[in-house]
Amino acid sequence: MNKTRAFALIPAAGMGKRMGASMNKQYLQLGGIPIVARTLQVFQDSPLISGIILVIPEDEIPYCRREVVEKYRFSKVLDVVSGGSERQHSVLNGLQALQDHTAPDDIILIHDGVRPFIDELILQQSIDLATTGVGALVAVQTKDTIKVVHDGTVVSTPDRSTLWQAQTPQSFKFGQILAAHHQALQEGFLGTDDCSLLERFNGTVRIVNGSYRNIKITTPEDLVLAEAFLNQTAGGRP
Ligand SMILES: Nc1ccn([C@@H]2O[C@H](COP(=O)(O)OP(=O)(O)OP(=O)(O)O)[C@@H](O)[C@H]2O)c(=O)n1
Ligand SMILES: C[C@](O)(CO)[C@H](O)COP(=O)(O)O
Repeated sequence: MNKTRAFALIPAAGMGKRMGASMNKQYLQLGGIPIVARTLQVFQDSPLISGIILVIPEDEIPYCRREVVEKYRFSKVLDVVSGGSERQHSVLNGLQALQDHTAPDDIILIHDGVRPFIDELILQQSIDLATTGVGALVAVQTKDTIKVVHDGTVVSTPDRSTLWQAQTPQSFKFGQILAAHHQALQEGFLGTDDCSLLERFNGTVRIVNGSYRNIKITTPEDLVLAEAFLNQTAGGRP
């Protein structure tokens, strides 16, 4: 019997503008190791993952191959492909690169290159849920009260118990998420995450409980937090 395989698609083709660093944020060192290398290490080490596609800005591909993929011996990286102007375009490029390696029922975990604190249990739960044919969204319940604001004036306060913060990985059957991306492209729809594409086209998305440690390193204070998380774990290896 054919066993369903799982692949990781890592979008890391952003500009890191909100970090304001002199180099793209994914190469900033976290405990002496580039952030994106820490993220990749989790998927490289996971027995659940058969292969990885990494998406990088076109002009960074040679640097990334040398300083990340080869230096840290990420043997599961099947290809490093160029990204697009928006995250969604980068993910679609990655999905197209995966077409040569996957079958429609294989599971694809789409995970931000700058979320290095993902763990094996969440990968396992995401794969298990996505295997049932729904989109699997890793998310945490919002801790703060959220306000809807128009032009500086609060218009409403949604019931917090219904609000969740979307994280990654977001996992799907390959055929399902590729079709949603194609349809979004056709309709000119741009979402800030992958599940929103499936939701828009009437697919079911269910929650995998995430972790408040699974932060997206976006602004300088996230780096301070990330170093603190790292110091809690023995050894400091990714
Ligand atoms: N065109 C883009 C934009 C983002 N990403 C990736 O999507 C993930 C989440 O994006 P975010 O943290 O917002 O990164 P940036 O877009 O780089 O940040 P900024 O908006 O500050 O420039 C990151 O791993 C980023 O590299 C991508 O692959 N392609
Ligand atoms: C996919 C994501 O990380 C879920 O929180 C997020 O939506 C990415 O958004 P950004 O605009 O690239 O920060």
